[in-house]
Amino acid sequence: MRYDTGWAQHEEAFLQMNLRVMVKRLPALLASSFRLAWQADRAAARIVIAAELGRGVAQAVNLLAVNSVLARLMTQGSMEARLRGAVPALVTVACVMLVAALLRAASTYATGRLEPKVERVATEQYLERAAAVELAAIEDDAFHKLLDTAQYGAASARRMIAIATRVVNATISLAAAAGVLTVLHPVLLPLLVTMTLPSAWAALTIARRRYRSFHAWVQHARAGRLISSLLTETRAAPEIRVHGVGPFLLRHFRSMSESAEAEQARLARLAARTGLIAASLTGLAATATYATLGGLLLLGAMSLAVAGTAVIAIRTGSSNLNTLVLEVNELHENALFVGDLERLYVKAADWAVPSGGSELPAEPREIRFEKVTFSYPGRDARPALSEVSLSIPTGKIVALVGENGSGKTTLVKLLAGLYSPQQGRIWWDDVDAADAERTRLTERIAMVAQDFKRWPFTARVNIAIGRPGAEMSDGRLDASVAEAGAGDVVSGLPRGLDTLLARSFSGGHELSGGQWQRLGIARAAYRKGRILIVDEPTAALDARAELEVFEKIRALAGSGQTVILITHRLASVRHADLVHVLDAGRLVESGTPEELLNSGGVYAELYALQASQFAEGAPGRGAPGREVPGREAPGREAPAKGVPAKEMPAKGVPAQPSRNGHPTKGS
Ligand SMILES: Nc1ncnc2c1ncn2[C@@H]1O[C@H](COP(=O)(O)OP(=O)(O)OP(=O)(O)O)[C@@H](O)[C@H]1O
Repeated sequence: MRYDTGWAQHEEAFLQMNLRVMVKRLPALLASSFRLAWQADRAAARIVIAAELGRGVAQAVNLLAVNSVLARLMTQGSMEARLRGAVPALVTVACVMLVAALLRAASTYATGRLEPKVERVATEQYLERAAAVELAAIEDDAFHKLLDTAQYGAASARRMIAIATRVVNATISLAAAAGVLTVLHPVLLPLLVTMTLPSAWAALTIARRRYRSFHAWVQHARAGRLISSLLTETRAAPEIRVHGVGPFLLRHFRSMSESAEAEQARLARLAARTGLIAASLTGLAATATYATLGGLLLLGAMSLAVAGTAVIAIRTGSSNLNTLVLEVNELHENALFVGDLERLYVKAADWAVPSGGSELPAEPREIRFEKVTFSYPGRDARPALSEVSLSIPTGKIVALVGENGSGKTTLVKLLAGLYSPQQGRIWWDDVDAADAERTRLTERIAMVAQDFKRWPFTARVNIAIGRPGAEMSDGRLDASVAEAGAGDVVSGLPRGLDTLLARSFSGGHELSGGQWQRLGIARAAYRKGRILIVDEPTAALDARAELEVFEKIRALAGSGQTVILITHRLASVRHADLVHVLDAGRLVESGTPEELLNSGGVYAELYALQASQFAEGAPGRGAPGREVPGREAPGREAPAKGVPAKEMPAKGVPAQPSRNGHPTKGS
């Protein structure tokens, strides 16, 4: 299993970066942090910038004031006179320090205020984009990978704010120290740089080693986390206990952790060595610096006061330069992830569900597929639908039938606007669905998908989420529960509709598959789309519940709703007005159930197959395949236990498809 943190892409980008490139890219990175901060909270962004600029100026003034204090103290005269002379400069130092402390407090406050807002803004933008793209984008592996990596972008954007602040501060402080040093003596500036180079080298070396290791160990870390989550996951819990998988997983966890620890120890050893080398070099550079200062003093090229100020300036300057290198380094790391976020924005715009378009007819008479071909993305994918032409008359029950993988679900997803056909058209009367406004199209559709979402919310929300934009209405909720036959499910819940349906939360409750399915149908009923798509609505229902659900579905069609039904239970299909049979992505038969039964094609074959299963399984029946005397058709035999006779399909003599007591065509 791959773990896409995005490090795989970033590692090289980071490792190829040297100090010069980093410095060159710095203004762009600072600008991007500033843009985010500006978007999130302008006032706070202004405070941070003003405070950091002020702190830099304060540092320069402070150094000059210190220089003045030292100069006063080291002049000729009595100590009292010298001290008195130094008082104004000392007062300046104190005032500047006070101002700097206030500015620092202001910057800390504003940065703290900005950080969560920046993360929220970036996360919202990420989620908004992710929710607004086509389903095909979510299923596209490259886009999904970008979604995975970009999710780190928001946290990185947050971190970049504080880092950018420190970079700005260190740059200004460094400029102040460098300026003062240059004024004091031109030779001091190169000395400052020399003193800082070893630790800058060490910081970069250690960081690169860390990333190389991260890249090499990323799958390992992912697998370790996966194992620990498996041990606590609800769905794995029964098997862990019954099959005794716990110790096995724990053993793996330990051995994986131990090898990760060994890698950490290796990195720590190398970091210690690099740090020691850097410290030695810094020591040498410091010795050279102080020797130079001593030489300048001996030669009389520099006064003692200036040398004292120089020492202070070199110390603050080198600490600023060190901070700068480390922070710029970190800024770049985080910028890689923010870059992903920005790439996601661009890609998401390409994949966005289009807005605008023509109106669909208010009451279309039919939806027509005309030579529709659709393939899922992928190199070797054969078309899931090939040149399918069929009609879906509105206000009727239309069943889609076919073996697994024949394209039924794909067809309804195309109808619902989740995918667009690569060839052919889907007509709503004379309007091409491709030109229609998407939201107008989806507004008409209610869908109980095979894998409909079991939202970890209350039962009430699980139903009302069918129309999340509308005010929640109790009357509509009750009606939907009744329509779906979910009354018993709801009344069996400890807190009725207000029961939380998420076992892993306190007070949470879990439903059985069949109970969930009824809530799913209630959700679709709550939505009240003119076209109801039900994909295997009864897969998890018992025989009695199944009958009930089909009764409800028939009633919906009676009220003018179009019902598109996908089911493998052909006994239920006999109530449909029209059946389309798909095979390997092609439409092979269409007609009323009885026409199809009489035609002796794929439908009749599947039907007979199912009917014979009932007959074979029923007590007192003959062995499979054996003729039972007097049996005209399997479906006409006494039903298997729990299946009412009227629901048994009969080969050759189709049951009377009728809705609401009215015979339908073909009956
Ligand atoms: N999201 C997807 N990405 C790629 N291929 C898919 C996807 N969904 C379905 N397919 C492929 O498309 C073909 C048709 O699948 P579809 O789900 O439409 O069949 P179905 O008739 O609804 O099957 P079932 O009765 O098992 O639900 C299958 O070959 C399947 O592997």
